[in-house]
Amino acid sequence: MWSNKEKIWWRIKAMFSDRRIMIRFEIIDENTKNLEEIKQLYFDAFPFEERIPFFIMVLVGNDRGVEFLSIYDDDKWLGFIHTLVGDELSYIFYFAIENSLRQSGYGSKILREYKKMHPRLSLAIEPVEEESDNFKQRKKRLDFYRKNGFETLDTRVVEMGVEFELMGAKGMEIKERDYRKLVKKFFDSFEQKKVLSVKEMRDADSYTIANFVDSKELMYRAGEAIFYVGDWNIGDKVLVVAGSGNNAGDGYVVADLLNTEEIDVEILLIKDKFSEDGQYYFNICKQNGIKCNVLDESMDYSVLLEKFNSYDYILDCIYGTGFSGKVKEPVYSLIKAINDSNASVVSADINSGMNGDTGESDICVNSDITVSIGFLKKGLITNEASKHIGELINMDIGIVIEDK
Ligand SMILES: NC(=O)C1=CN([C@@H]2O[C@H](COP(=O)(O)OP(=O)(O)OC[C@H]3O[C@@H](n4cnc5c(N)ncnc54)[C@H](O)[C@@H]3O)[C@@H](O)[C@H]2O)[C@@H](O)CC1
Ligand SMILES: [K+]
Repeated sequence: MWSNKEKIWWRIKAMFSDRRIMIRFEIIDENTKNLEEIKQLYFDAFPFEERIPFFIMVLVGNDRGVEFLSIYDDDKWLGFIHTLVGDELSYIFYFAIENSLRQSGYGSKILREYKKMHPRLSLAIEPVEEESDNFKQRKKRLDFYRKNGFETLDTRVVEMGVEFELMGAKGMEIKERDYRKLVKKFFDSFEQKKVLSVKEMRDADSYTIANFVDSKELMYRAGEAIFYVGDWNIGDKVLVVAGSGNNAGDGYVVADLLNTEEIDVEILLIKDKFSEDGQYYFNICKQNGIKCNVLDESMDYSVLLEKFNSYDYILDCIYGTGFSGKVKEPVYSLIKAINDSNASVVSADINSGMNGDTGESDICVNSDITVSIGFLKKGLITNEASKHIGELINMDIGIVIEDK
């Protein structure tokens, strides 16, 4: 005989299993109410080396062949899916289910519904290799997708330096070329090929801040973009060398992101002076315990060189587009020491000391990578500039040029 308590329990269970699950998808954009929750899940579900900046997910979302959707069961939020949609195939880039709902059977139900919208659906998993640290997790994922009608295609691909194995809906043939085309189109869409003068860039920044994006959010995006492009990893030591303008502000955002991912980071301030937004992010770095020193002006070139040699990466945030005129001491010796050091150098927006319109300089930081923010600056693409830049990457952060 069932006890009363058990009877009630069975009735509740029956009610739930009877209830039809109504999976629905909603477009994610900057007005989505629980954007912060979605971002948090994205950060929890994917390690930093597999993530693209979140603002790009939102910015490119549902445009340029991308679908970025929030998933609901009726009104209950379940997670999100981010897919590159092409003619030959659709490719799930990110798929995450809210932490408390994992193992609840929702994953299979969502995929079933989603496949109705995209029959030629593909995805990638970490290859199941016994020697990997997360072997069990990899195997579980493979089993999950197999159970849901996907099969492995014996094709290994590398995304952001991480190796994956492609899977496709059963019976579907995927040409590696189609996959590559789709992914390339997506990554190319972050880049802006337009070239602006420093004044045009500043005008576009001001127009964007006045009409579309708060200045602190824009600075955060710049930092996230630089953090994403740099190939630092856990175990590396990074020094952020900061001036006193907004270029330094971008650097404090990077410092905080590095610190969050447990990458060893310190800040060297040229002066204890900040722009308003720079101060905001500097305070966050301080609150989070990031080590910070102000340049001791008695340190000469050789002391600085020895110091810089003890870092794997230097993030150059001394001057950005606000620089004009000539580099004076003590920054002159400091830049010389950066250039002579063994550290890899990432320049934020533009190599410090370089004229943004002409690419000319008396002295400027020589970078391994320069991450130009928003649009390329005229000076960056000159022959003169190319002598000082290893690789030049421009990142779209949603800056809008005013139509005149
Ligand atoms: N709100 C914005 O406009 C955004 C700006 N961003 C970043 O901000 C940078 C521009 O920032 P700012 O305009 O604040 O300027 P910078 O950060 O480029 O720095 C200029 C600072 O250096 C000083 N300076 C200029 N020439 C000098 C010289 N010859 N010797 C010594 N000091 C000199 C200036 O007085 C100023 O304090 C961009 O390159 C970009 O990295 C990004 O955060 C995106 C948004
Ligand atoms: K810089």
